[in-house]
Amino acid sequence: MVTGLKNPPTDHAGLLAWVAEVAELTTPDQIVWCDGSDAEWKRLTSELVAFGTLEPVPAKPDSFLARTNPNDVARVEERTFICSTNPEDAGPTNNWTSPEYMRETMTDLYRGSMRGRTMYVIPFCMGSLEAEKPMFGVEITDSAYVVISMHIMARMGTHVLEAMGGDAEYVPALHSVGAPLEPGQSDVSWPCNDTKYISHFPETREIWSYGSGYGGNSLLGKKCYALRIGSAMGRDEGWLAEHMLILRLTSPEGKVYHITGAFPSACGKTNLAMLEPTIPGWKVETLGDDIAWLRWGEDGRLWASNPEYGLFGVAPGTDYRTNPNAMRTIEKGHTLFTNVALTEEGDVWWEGMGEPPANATDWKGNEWTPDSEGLSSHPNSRFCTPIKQCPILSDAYEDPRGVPIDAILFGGRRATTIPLVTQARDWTHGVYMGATLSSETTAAAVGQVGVVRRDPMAMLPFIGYNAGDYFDHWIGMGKSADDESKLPSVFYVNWFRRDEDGGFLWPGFGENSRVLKWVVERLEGKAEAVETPIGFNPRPEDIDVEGLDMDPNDLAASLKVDPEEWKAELPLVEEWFTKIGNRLPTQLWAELDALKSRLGVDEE
Ligand SMILES: Nc1nc2c(ncn2[C@@H]2O[C@H](COP(=O)(O)OP(=O)(O)OP(=O)(O)O)[C@@H](O)[C@H]2O)c(=O)[nH]1
Ligand SMILES: O=C([O-])CC(=O)C(=O)O
Ligand SMILES: [Mn+2]
Repeated sequence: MVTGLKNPPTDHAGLLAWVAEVAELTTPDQIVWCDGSDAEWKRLTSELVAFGTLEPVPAKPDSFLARTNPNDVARVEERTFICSTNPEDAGPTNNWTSPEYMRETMTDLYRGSMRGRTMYVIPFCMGSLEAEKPMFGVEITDSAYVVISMHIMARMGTHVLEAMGGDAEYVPALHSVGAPLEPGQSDVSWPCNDTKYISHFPETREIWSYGSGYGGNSLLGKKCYALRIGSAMGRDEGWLAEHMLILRLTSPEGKVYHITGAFPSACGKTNLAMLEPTIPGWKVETLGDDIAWLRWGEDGRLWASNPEYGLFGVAPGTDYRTNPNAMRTIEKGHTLFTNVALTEEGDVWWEGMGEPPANATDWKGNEWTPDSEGLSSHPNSRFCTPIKQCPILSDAYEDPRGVPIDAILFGGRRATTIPLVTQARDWTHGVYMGATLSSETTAAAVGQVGVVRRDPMAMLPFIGYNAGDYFDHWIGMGKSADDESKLPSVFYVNWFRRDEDGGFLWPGFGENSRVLKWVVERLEGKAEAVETPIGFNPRPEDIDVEGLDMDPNDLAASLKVDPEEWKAELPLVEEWFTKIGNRLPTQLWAELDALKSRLGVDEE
């Protein structure tokens, strides 16, 4: 028997049986039950430094840099599967295989896949341990990098295992980098496999991941549990698992609002969540930057909580001018950087962080100077840092109930068509906005960058079931509200509209507070808007631009509702709805028809 099976730190029979079963299949050298302690962090980071997987970042306390295999740098959507019994239940937006086929295929891959390695067992909890029903998970992994990342990203360790007791339900999440070692074989600094599978079994609430050590592919509490499995749980139990930031906004009069925002990967969630307002008297506090669970509160309102414990933020573009609070968060240390550059002074650097260093080591480990041809950092390079270090973290962060939501923002990265901000007419229209959300692809997933695709509710890669059913669940959430006036108001934003020269029309970042101001003043009935074919839109004079040095033509262009551009969008929406097929709620076709008639497009 491998060490670690004897005298385990739990008497949870189901968990013990699963751990034994996985050990027998994957044949690791030893099993380590992760306790989440500082000593464990020190031991594993030291081992990884000695081994060459991590390099210390001396300029920041207790911080490290990892360089991945250049073929393992982002989520692999093509290799992500939803394995429901009926393919219809995975729907047209997911890759599908039958659960039997996937279990057989992956069992073959897992056989002996941890040979020569340590198998870590990570008990974790997404969201508060004080929740009515704590959302437990256990990740088994053969990657120590995953263990230390989970130290940051989730509540994990002995206290979670104790809270699970002998019989708590949990989501089993199995991960192997797929790189077994033969006796005497030397290891590489970033083991992974060309064959990759990120598989989900929504019916049995299981996750099986193989071949990648990166981000959302391997930190299985995040996208796999909190979004894909979570969304299927939410459908069954009457809540929503969403790809959303959560922030608290306080007006100069001291009124408090909570806003969530769903923007696709690398489209500004972390930045908006940590925003430093440029307008006087307004204050933003952070609650979450990537994932929100939305549940009904006792008051009949929708409440949002952040199930994560850390931030896994896009590094490029982050600096003191764009996101000072992210910089202050990582300055405190205890941060893992992946695929960024290391300067001669022993600090991290990436594109967009002020002046480039004269000399650095790039993300591939090569010498780099500002004259070098390639980028110093991978476009999807990341910082992984404890959310508790965020200087503007809201004191409601630990509250298991979360916060009541006043407004939901949907947003994408669109060079044309989509105005800076639009308010939906009502909940169903808001669901239509979310369901037809579109965005240019980014480096957060493997594949071509800059291609416009539909990304409904910013959840295209994360809906764990049929997208038509998911839209229906959203509409149903509105119907189940005891009073429509208690529902959040929905807005559609676009920070990324461009002028003819390709420059952004809107300055973005801290200036987005001006848009948030209009949003809450709409809720208060104070701000003006005009009704347009696409919803309620501000005129230039409705946006507070005091102190903003901006060409009025650019402001007008960023807000413009151009009927011709919107008419060009209609066939794309029709194609999208047709792709979703017969499970698309009829209300959304009706919304499209209503939009057509408001645009003066004749029905044939
Ligand atoms: N022009 C412009 N760029 C922005 C704005 N907000 C964020 N960005 C840039 O967009 C990129 C992604 O921003 P993030 O805030 O990390 O995006 P995210 O949605 O949290 O991304 P994920 O972590 O992948 O889900 C970064 O390079 C930012 O600098 C904005 O308001 N305007
Ligand atoms: O999951 C990841 O690897 C990174 C992330 O937050 C996203 O892509 O939205
Ligand atoms: Mn983010």
